Amino acid sequence: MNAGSTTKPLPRTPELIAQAYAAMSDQEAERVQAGFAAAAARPVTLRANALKTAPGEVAEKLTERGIPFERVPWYEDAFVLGDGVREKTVWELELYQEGKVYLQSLSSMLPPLALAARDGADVLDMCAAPGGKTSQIAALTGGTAHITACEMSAPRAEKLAYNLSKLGVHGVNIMRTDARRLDEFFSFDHILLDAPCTGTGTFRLGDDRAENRMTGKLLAKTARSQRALLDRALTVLKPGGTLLYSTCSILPEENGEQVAAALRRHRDCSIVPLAVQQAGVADDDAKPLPASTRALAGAFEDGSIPTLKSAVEGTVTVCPSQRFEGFYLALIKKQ
Ligand SMILES: C[S@@+](CC[C@H](N)C(=O)[O-])C[C@H]1O[C@@H](n2cnc3c(N)ncnc32)[C@H](O)[C@@H]1O
Repeated sequence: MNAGSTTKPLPRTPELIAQAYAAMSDQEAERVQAGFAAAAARPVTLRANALKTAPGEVAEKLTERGIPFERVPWYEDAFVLGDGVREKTVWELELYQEGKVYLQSLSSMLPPLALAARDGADVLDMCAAPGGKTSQIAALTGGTAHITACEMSAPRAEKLAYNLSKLGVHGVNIMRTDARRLDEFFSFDHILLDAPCTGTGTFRLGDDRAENRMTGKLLAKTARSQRALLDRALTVLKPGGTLLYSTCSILPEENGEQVAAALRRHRDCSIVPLAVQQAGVADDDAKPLPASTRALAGAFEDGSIPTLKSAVEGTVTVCPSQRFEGFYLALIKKQ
């Protein structure tokens, strides 16, 4: 650059983000790039905790405090706060301090909705801390699910316990353990595997530190872990049960490729479509999917939740955008 030039350096692109673009059509790469740019102005979002309040009360209290918000058509408990409202404003609310709301990104509200655990079911959350999705599963089942929540990291397991208690989620069996080594003696009706990943879906243009985090070395490590976690999950899933696999990544290596390989290793398992028109029907046995899963299918189809092409049909890759982090969801059923 010439001395005295005012040209700003271009934002750097982490190796894995460049790798993601290379795997897409030009049109999709442009949408993703625009999403990463818009992410800088992503609004703060929260979930009304149905175990302690109703969305009506949250709407009323936010209005009283002069905090603007919008709702979304696919989930009555989700609130999108107005431009310029920061997390700090939420921390100061009684609603927050009393555990009536939980700060949670819109994308991370999707896996429990797609899993749609039955009331009273045995549910395993394999990678649970800090507990946003564990508590959402509890709320969606009215506190009736028997939940086991695994977390490998000790400080994160403590945070999980704290959050569950604050949110009024009782009776969860918290296991501070490596879920890859869960005893095969266990069995569950539903499993959420919100896997450790590179986090490429959460990238924001201009975040130069992402370059040090999102590396090929990290991808190799997370992909190994995802494979082992998927194998263990599909082993401890009961026949007839469902597993929701999710990542906050847009890399095929962590998403469709993992799922396709797992289905080749576990021939008794298959995809339940989340994204196609017939998503109202669970598969061969033609059981209707729960309302929350159908609402999501509608939102994927009408574009209110933007998606990218997924290599495995019926699974969903959420396109990064101003509102949504890039995310991946696959619902798998065991025969
Ligand atoms: C993507 S975060 C989970 C976020 C969480 N589901 C939520 O909604 O709040 C992944 C978590 O998995 C934990 N983890 C990673 N590998 C694990 C393993 N093998 N067994 C159990 N937990 C693991 C990490 O420590 C991290 O807390």
